[in-house]
Amino acid sequence: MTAILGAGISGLAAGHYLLRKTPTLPLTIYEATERIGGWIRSDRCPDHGYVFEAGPRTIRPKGPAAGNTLELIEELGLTDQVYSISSNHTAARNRMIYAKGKLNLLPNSLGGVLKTVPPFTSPLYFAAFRDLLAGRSKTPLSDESMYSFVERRFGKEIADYAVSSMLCGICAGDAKEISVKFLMKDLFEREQRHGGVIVGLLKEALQKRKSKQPESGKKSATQMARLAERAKAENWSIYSIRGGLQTLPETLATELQTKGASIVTGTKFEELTFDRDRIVLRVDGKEQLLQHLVSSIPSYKLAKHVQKQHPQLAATLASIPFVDVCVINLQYRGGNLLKQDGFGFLVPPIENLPILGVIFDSCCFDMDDNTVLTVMMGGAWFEKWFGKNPSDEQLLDVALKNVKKILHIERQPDSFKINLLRKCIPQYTVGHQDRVKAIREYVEQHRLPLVLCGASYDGVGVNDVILSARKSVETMQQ
Ligand SMILES: Cc1cc2nc3c(=O)[nH]c(=O)nc-3n(C[C@H](O)[C@H](O)[C@H](O)COP(=O)(O)OP(=O)(O)OC[C@H]3O[C@@H](n4cnc5c(N)ncnc54)[C@H](O)[C@@H]3O)c2cc1C
Ligand SMILES: C=Cc1c2[nH]c(c1C)Cc1[nH]c(c(CCC(=O)O)c1C)Cc1[nH]c(c(C)c1CCC(=O)O)Cc1[nH]c(c(C)c1C=C)C2
Repeated sequence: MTAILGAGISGLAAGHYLLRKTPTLPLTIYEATERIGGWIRSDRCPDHGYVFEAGPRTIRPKGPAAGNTLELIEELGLTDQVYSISSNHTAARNRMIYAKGKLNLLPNSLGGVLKTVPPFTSPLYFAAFRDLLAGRSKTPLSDESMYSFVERRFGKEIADYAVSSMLCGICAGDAKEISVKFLMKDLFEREQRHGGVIVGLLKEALQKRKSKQPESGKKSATQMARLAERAKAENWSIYSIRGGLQTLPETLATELQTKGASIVTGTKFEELTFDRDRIVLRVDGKEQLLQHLVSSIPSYKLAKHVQKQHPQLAATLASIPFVDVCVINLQYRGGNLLKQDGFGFLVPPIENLPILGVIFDSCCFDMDDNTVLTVMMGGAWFEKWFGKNPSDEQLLDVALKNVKKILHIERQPDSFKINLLRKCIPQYTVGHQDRVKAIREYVEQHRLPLVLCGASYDGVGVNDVILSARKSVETMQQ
C-alpha cells in the first residue's frame, strides 16, 4: 500500500499523479484535521453569500509551474469554473505600497520606470546603472539575504520599498532573512558568474543570439495544456475558481475517491517506523504496512514523526522556520468605499506598521454593491506586534484602525471573519536550498521509502506545491 500524509492541495495532487501513473494502486490519504484543503479555505458567508478566502485567492498563470496547474484544472474538468483577470484589468495594473504617509502606485509600464515615482527618489532605471557600477562582490558567495543582494546591486530604496514589500506579499517574511534564491536565484547566479546582473543579462543574450539557442524552460504550443494556451492568448494576469479556490482540493478529493483511493480525516497518527524497505504506520490504533509514503505535511510536523529513528533528519526538517499570519476579511454594504481601485497594497517593513497589506477583493471579483477587503497581519513580525496569544478583539481593532488610517474607511464592517493561521508559511531563509538538499540526500542515502512534497521545500505558491507533488511522484519507483 502507498499512503500520503496530509490532504492539503499538494497531498491531494500527489494522489492525482500517483493514480494517473498506476490506476490500480491501493492508496490512502491521512489528514489530521476534519477538513481537506489545508491552507486553501473558502468560506461562503451566510450573511451575504460572498466567499471569504482565508488563504490564497488567486493563482499565477505564467511560467512552467503555472502551466502544470492549468493542465490539472483541465484534467479535473474545472475549465468552465475558472475566473480570470486579464493584464489590463485595474486589479492587475494597480498594485500599491503604503509608504511615507500615502498609497503609492507601483509602475506597471516602461514609462513608469523612466520617471521618478514616489516613494522612490530617482527613476527606477537608475537601479540598472547602480548595478553596472557596483562591480563584483568582494568574495564569492553561495547565498545571502534578498535584502543584502538587492541593496548591494540596486540600492537601499529598492531593497526597502520594492523588494521588502514584495516579500511580505508572498511569504510574509523579512527580506533581511529570506534567501536571495527564493525569488532571485537567476539574478544572483548571473552576478556571481559575470560580476553584475545587467552585464550577465547582456552577455547571456549575446551568447544566445550567437548560438541561436531556443529559450529553455518554454514549452512549445503543442506541449502546452489548452487552458495554458488560452491564458496566454487572453493575457491573464491572475485567476481564481468560481465558488472559491477550495473547489480545487474538493474536486481533487472527489476524483480520488471515485478512483478508489480512501481519504481518512481526523486521523490520530501514533507512530511512523522505518523497517528496512517498508514503513509501519500506526494510526488510530491499527498498523499499516507501507511500500511508499508521500509526506505533504509541513516539515516541522514530519520532524516529530521521524525524530526517534532519524534524529539528524528530524533536526534539519525542524530547522525550516514558519510564521503566523492573521487574515481578516471585511465586508461593507453600499457601494465602493475605495478611492483607488486595484489589487491592494503592501506595507514595507520600514514603515513599522502592524499590518502586512490589504487585498481589495471587491476590485478583483464581482461583489455587486459591496466593498470587500482582506487585511493580512503578522508574518515575521507577528510576536513583535501581537505577542503570543492576541484576542480576536485586539486583532480586529488593529485591522480596523489601519483600514481607517490608510483607506479612510471609518465605518464598522457589516460582516467580518478573523482567521489566525498559525505556522502557515515556511520561510526560505539563507541556506534553505542546502537544507533541502541535505534532507533529500539523507532520505536517499538511508534508502527511506519516503518522498517529500508541499510548501516546505521548493516554493510556497499553489503552483509550486502542485508541481512539487508531481515531481515527487515521478521519482517514486513502484
Ligand atoms: C494567508 C495565505 C495566503 C496565500 N496566498 C496565496 C496566493 O495568493 N497564491 C498562491 O499561489 N499561494 C498562496 N498561498 C500559499 C498556498 O496557499 C500554500 O502554500 C499551499 O496551500 C500549501 O499547500 P500544502 O498542501 O503544501 O500544505 P498545507 O495546506 O499546509 O496542507 C498540509 C495538510 O497536512 C495536514 N497535516 C498536518 N500534519 C499532519 C499529520 N501529522 N498527519 C496528517 N495530516 C497532517 C494539514 O492539516 C493540512 O491539511 C497563501 C498561503 C497563506 C497562508
Ligand atoms: C500580505 C500578505 C500576503 C499576501 N499574499 C500572500 C501573503 C503572505 C501570499 C502569496 N501571494 C502570492 C503568492 C504566490 C506566489 C507565486 O509564486 O505564485 C503567495 C504565496 C501572489 C502575490 N501577491 C502579491 C504578489 C506581488 C505576488 C507574487 C505573484 C504575482 O505577481 O501575482 C501582492 C500582494 N499579496 C498580498 C497583498 C496585500 C498584495 C498587494 C498588492 C497579500
